[in-house]
Amino acid sequence: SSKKRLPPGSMGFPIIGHTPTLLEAMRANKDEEWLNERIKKYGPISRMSLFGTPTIFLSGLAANKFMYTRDGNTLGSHQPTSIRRICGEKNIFELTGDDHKRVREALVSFLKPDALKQYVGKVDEEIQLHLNQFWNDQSNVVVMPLMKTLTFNVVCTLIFGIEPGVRRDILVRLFEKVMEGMLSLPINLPFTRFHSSLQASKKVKAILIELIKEKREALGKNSISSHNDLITALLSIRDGQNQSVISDEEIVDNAFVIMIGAHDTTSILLTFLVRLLARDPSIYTAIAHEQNEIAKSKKLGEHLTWEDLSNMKFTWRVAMEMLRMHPPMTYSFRRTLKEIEFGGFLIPKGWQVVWNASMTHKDEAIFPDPLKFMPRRFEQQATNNSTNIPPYSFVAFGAGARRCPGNELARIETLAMIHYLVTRFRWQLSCEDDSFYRDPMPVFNRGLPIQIHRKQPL
Ligand code: HEM
Repeated sequence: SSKKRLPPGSMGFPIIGHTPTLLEAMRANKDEEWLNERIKKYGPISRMSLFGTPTIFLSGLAANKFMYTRDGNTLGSHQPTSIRRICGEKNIFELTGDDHKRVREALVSFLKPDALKQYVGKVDEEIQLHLNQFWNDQSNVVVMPLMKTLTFNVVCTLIFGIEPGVRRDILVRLFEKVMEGMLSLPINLPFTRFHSSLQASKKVKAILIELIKEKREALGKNSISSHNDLITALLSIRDGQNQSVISDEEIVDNAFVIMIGAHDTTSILLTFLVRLLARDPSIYTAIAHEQNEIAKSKKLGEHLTWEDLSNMKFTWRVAMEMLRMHPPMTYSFRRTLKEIEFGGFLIPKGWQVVWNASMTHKDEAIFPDPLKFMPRRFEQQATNNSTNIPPYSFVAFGAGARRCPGNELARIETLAMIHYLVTRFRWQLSCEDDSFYRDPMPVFNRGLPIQIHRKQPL
């Protein structure tokens, strides 16, 4: 390895390295510019110091492909310490090798399209409850917090099997506390954000342990089905010797991490879509046309079905293009478990590797006129499942062995919510400031307030 070179770059100031400047750029929504400056100076592979760790930053299609196709023995998963401590050591983002495969297979058995088909009605019901409670009698709403409430409730129903009521209300409040310290300095002293987050996460986990006990008993008495929710599904998976495949600790940590991963991401996509439909009447009209045709084919009170969602092709193309322009998750972190080589440079063992995968979404060579919103880029993919987009370049859901297993659930929630919004309401932005920053996921500065108007029923 003495012949190989470290990538160019600098490690910045001791300990803090490049952390404050990158975080500041994110908060000003200028991190892509900051990274592009770096690429101009050092090329697509450079070294820096982030979150107190020596880091290699990679960029471009070749880097995406390289990172997403490495095996679990070369690259381990790696999250900032605060996230790892709050979510727990057994959450899927922390697992590698066979453990990762086993837990992922269990989650996918519940989240794959064939299994999710039967839950479209449940998601539909949750959306109708939400609209009755928060939208129907209002003339002004703030979109982002409402979308978070909706996606939280959907996940409560599907993942935890917790009906609306006191327990769900307690969980909402606890999760709000958990989120506050997710990306914080991991200093566990009273009055730190990290401390109160950690305390809240302990309370959530105690509720989950109680829930597992109740569900195990109910499964034993056959008073609940193994398909009731993700927890009952995981409890019911057995190996050849009739032993549980997933431990209780793994169920708790993964139910917890899915709750976080699932509700923040989809709520961001929905908020961007509401903003787009307020700004662009032609897209609103085209989506409303597609959704009205589906609404007309339904009987009064009939839920949407999997087939209805498959007919929402234009709406999904718009959502995909939105994910290209504003992916909720852009940064991925891994740690090298061995010394590796990429692009002629050495990446030492134990270093952090970070890449902003979605910078390829703005690469002109892959997506011509990248700053223009053009849903037809995804036309071919939506009609015959093939694509003219090169592999590893559209990575809103990641790629490879860690590709997002929740993408189908995100699709169901997004399409069903947009269906009910455009068939029932028109809306306009009620504040000039519709900007957002990254923390590291997009956060709308004013939460996106809108004025809404009820439409006449079809
Ligand atoms: C629009 C919505 C969503 C987006 C944009 C999104 C994005 C992503 C991305 C980019 C990754 C890969 C991260 C990496 O490689 O470092 C990922 C992983 C993951 N996502 Fe999602 N996600 C969404 C919704 C969901 C939902 C609804 C669920 C659960 C029901 C979910 C559960 C997960 C899990 C468990 C992983 C880890 C997979 C593994 O490590 O094997 N996500 N997601």
